[in-house]
Amino acid sequence: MVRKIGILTSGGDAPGMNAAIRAVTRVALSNGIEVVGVRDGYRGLLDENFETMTRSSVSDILDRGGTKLGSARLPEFKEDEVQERCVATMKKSGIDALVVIGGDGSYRGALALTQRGINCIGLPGTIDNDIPGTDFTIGFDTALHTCVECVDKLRDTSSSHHRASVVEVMGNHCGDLALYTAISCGAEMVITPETGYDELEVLEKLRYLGEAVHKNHAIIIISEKITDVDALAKKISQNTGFSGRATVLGHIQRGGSPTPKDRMLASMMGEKAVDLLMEGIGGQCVGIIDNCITSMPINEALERPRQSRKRLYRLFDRLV
Ligand SMILES: Nc1ncnc2c1ncn2[C@@H]1O[C@H](COP(=O)(O)OP(=O)(O)OP(=O)(O)O)[C@@H](O)[C@H]1O
Ligand SMILES: O=P(O)(O)OC[C@H]1O[C@](O)(CO)[C@@H](O)[C@@H]1O
Ligand SMILES: [Mg+2]
Repeated sequence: MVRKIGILTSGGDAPGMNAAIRAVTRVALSNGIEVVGVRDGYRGLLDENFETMTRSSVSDILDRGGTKLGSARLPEFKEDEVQERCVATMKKSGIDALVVIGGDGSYRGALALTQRGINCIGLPGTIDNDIPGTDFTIGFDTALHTCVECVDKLRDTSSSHHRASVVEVMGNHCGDLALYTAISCGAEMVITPETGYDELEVLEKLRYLGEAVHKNHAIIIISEKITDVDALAKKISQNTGFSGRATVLGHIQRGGSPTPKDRMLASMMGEKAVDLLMEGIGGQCVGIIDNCITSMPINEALERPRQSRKRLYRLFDRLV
């Protein structure tokens, strides 16, 4: 029987992590289970940086971005010896199960701890939407809203100045944030790891848009880690009729009050995590698939191919 649950947030923060912390805490407490907040991801396990969570310690955080518990990356957590030390600190404090809110890397850590005898449940917290085993991650919807708001503003000024705006969005190696932003904002081009990138093709398309379609401006949404967007903007100015400007949205995408959709998702997933631990289940991750809250083994989720976005790319092409 689970008596004390630890909870931590790990990897890049995401809006809605606080809502998940609140849900796990309150659902567990209402079932007579103690909750311990672990500060700064796996580092807090190593340093025994724990705080007892009460109902009031999660008051007033539902609408806050970031994570109350702090997040970190701890590369040495991959080492056996470090994991063993973490298990020891948890045992010493009576923590017999753990909820890990984070991305795929954090999931691997949760799986490793489960294999060492501490039941862990992973919740998908990242703006990247790059975690298999769920249609949507906590934070993606809020980041999308931020991107859309920014690109709508860029369109105003781009159209006044006959400019082509190259907008770099996050996503790690996943194109979802770029694709959803591009469709939502009516962008002229989208470049992601899935579409591939050919600079000459981009310049050619812009010349066509300017000369044949008589477009006054163009918005190009591009995923991070594909090319130097400042250099691309310069090439656009030199080789097309548009003046190119680059905007990197950067970490602004990770902040802000979570949307109601993310708050709901986080609350439902937090509840599911506690339910699973109460059933004595560990090594699983929670997801939302076809609008239902589900769970599956972490190793199965990590091996699953990501859902194809072919239909959405086709939609984008049809809408341009
Ligand atoms: N293979 C692994 N085994 C054990 N722990 C891991 C492993 N990979 C990552 N971790 C732990 O999880 C932490 C977070 O991983 P990572 O930096 O990949 O972010 P993430 O959880 O994928 O989130 P995001 O990509 O959204 O920022 C790492 O710093 C490390 O402590
Ligand atoms: O906060 P950092 O370490 O700069 O990490 C940035 C990365 O984290 C994410 O925001 C979330 O995984 C990615 O989109 C981005 O590549
Ligand atoms: Mg990751």
